[in-house]
Amino acid sequence: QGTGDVGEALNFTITGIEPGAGIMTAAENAIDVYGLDGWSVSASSSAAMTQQLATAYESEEPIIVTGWTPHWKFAAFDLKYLDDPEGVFGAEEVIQTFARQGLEEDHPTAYTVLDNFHWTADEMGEIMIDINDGADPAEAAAAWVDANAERVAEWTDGVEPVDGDALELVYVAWDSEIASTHMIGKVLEDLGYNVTLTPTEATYMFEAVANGSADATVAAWLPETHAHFLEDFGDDMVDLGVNLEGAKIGLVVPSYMDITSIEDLK
Ligand SMILES: C[SH](C)CC(=O)O
Repeated sequence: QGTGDVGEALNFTITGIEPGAGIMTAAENAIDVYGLDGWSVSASSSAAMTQQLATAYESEEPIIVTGWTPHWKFAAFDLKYLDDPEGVFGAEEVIQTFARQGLEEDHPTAYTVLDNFHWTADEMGEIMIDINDGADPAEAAAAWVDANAERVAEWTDGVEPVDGDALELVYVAWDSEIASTHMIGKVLEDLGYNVTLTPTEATYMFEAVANGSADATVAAWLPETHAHFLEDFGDDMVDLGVNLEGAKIGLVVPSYMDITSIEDLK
């Protein structure tokens, strides 16, 4: 697809995910900053986006998606990020853990484990790929925890087990957060917690931790992607730091497409 006609071929549409995701705000902003008149971002879901990507890829059709790393799609397909010379999608992102106020006093074991939690994009990817290959998220998470006992012990050594205390983790059903939340939920379950994993929209995820109706989230993308949520809710949450480095968001296309930069869409 030549750069000139990619807009025609795509009906000037970027394939997006859930409307509340930070990447969607960034994609809308990119249309404005790069002057992509006539372009729009279609909202759907992460699952729908990856399905549309797979369908286009199988027939080498053009497609532009709101994409992020870590994600299994880079293992499954030969993809590339479009250059973003204006820096609309930011540089490297990290994923952070936030807890509700009072968690340390109420559940010191869970607080310590969540504070210690830190892993790599590759480790997250192992669970994501397992799930994408058909495994149930809870089973994929349990298999990873069982196979990485030494790694898990780095987060849990010295903490006191509990006896059925209730704990709720909130997340958005992005493939990366399905993997991380099920994994750390399993670690907490193995310590005796009765863990509830609640998928929700990004706004409500942060709101629930800030108002204390949920205990924690390991799904905050910063410094750019979720910055606007931190403006609204950051003062009412406890920042437990980074749990994964080397994340990234942007516009992603199959490598068979000629375009290399967001500027090529003009
Ligand atoms: C889809 S990224 C994991 C997060 C976001 O865009 O809000």
